[in-house]
Amino acid sequence: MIFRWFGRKKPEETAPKDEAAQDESVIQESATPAPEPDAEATPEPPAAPPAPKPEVEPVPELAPAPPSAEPPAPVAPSQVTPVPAPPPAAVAPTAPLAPVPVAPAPVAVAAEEAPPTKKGWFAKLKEGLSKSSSKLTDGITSIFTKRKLDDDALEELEELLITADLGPATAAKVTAELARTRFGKEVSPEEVKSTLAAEVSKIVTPVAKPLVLDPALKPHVILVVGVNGTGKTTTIGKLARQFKAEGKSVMLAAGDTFRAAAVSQLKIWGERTGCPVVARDTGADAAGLAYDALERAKAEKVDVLLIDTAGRLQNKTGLMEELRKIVRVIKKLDETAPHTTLLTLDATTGQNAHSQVEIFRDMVNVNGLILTKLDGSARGGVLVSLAEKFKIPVHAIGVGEGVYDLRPFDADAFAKSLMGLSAD
Ligand SMILES: Nc1nc2c(ncn2[C@@H]2O[C@H](COP(=O)(O)OP(=O)(O)OP(=O)(O)O)[C@@H](O)[C@H]2O)c(=O)[nH]1
Repeated sequence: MIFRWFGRKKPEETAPKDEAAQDESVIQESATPAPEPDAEATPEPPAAPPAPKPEVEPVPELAPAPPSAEPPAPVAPSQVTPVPAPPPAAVAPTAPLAPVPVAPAPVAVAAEEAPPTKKGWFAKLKEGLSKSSSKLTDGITSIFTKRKLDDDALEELEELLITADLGPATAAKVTAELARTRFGKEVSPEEVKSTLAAEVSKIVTPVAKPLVLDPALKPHVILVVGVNGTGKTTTIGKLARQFKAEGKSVMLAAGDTFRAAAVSQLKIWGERTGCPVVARDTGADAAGLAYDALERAKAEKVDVLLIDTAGRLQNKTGLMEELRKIVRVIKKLDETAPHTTLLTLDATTGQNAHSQVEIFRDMVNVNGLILTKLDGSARGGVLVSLAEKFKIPVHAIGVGEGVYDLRPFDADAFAKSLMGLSAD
């Protein structure tokens, strides 16, 4: 719905208050999670999950990177993890992948590639968002070429922003800000783009928070949830690489016990990243698997445990029960776990991502988002409306299928890329 400019509220009236009260880091937020509402109401699961023990795929540690004459690659200012990316040899990018001893299900695992430099990263982000940005910039150019910023122009701009998935509230807010400073003046498309980029950056900056591990936790438990196909397993693989590159010990748990392909895909990521994978046969109890994985991770003093889960929204009640049971059962071993509950959202689904946040937030205490498939999505603007509406930290964005294609969410770079602007 489009609001006439004169009928709109001022931006300060429509804008929600800043998230000043938000904690500094995700870890602080997740260290004292709100009690899970249904935990009491639901009968307790058995104290310990049943035998048999899950198989653990032991994977040899990564070979140390050979000495290289190359200087380390420059990295983005804020990382998903603060340690610079390793040289490519750390994950043996040039060597052929080790043979996979598990069911050869057709899984999408892209070839290794070199870690991007900061410049390469920005270019990749801009290119990835080009479908989203060209929709916006073409529209802006056609609205604002040799034209004053009048009420009609504002209305057209607002409509354009809504169709670019920024959502009605965000669209109203950013056009109102543009009107506040430029109303009645002739504005160039470039001015409009840079004003919008600044506004978008202001909206998304409060949620741009790197995922920081708490070193005191052994392990820091990360539960990864999301609808099937949104990129949970791939994101786990990418995160595992980053944590390993920091020298952390990582264990993976194949909690999507429903699909054999999901288990084998995680095993492949375990092979690639040198992380043991705790897995059971298809159809096994996911909560039991998660319990065993945490027990092992604790015994082995592993730094990070990443738990994959199923995402069958078509059976919402079953999924809700399964996810809540996983949370209840792992709390028996560590009442503060999971320390991070990450929701993966596929950016190509646009506004659908909003209902997914609502659904998963109701099921589990989601306290971090990862937007995947921002490369090639014409709907990247949805990140802005998600930030405005839910204020859940966006830890990282996925811009490809490769192991390096997960990057910290940089608000300014994203806002500029979305408006088709250059880095500076
Ligand atoms: N282009 C692109 N593809 C991605 C990205 N992240 C994941 N994918 C691809 O999306 C597809 C689904 O990813 P998965 O990791 O299998 O998603 P999932 O949520 O685990 O799905 P299930 O295994 O079905 O539960 C795969 O082909 C991935 O390679 C991304 O950032 N960009």
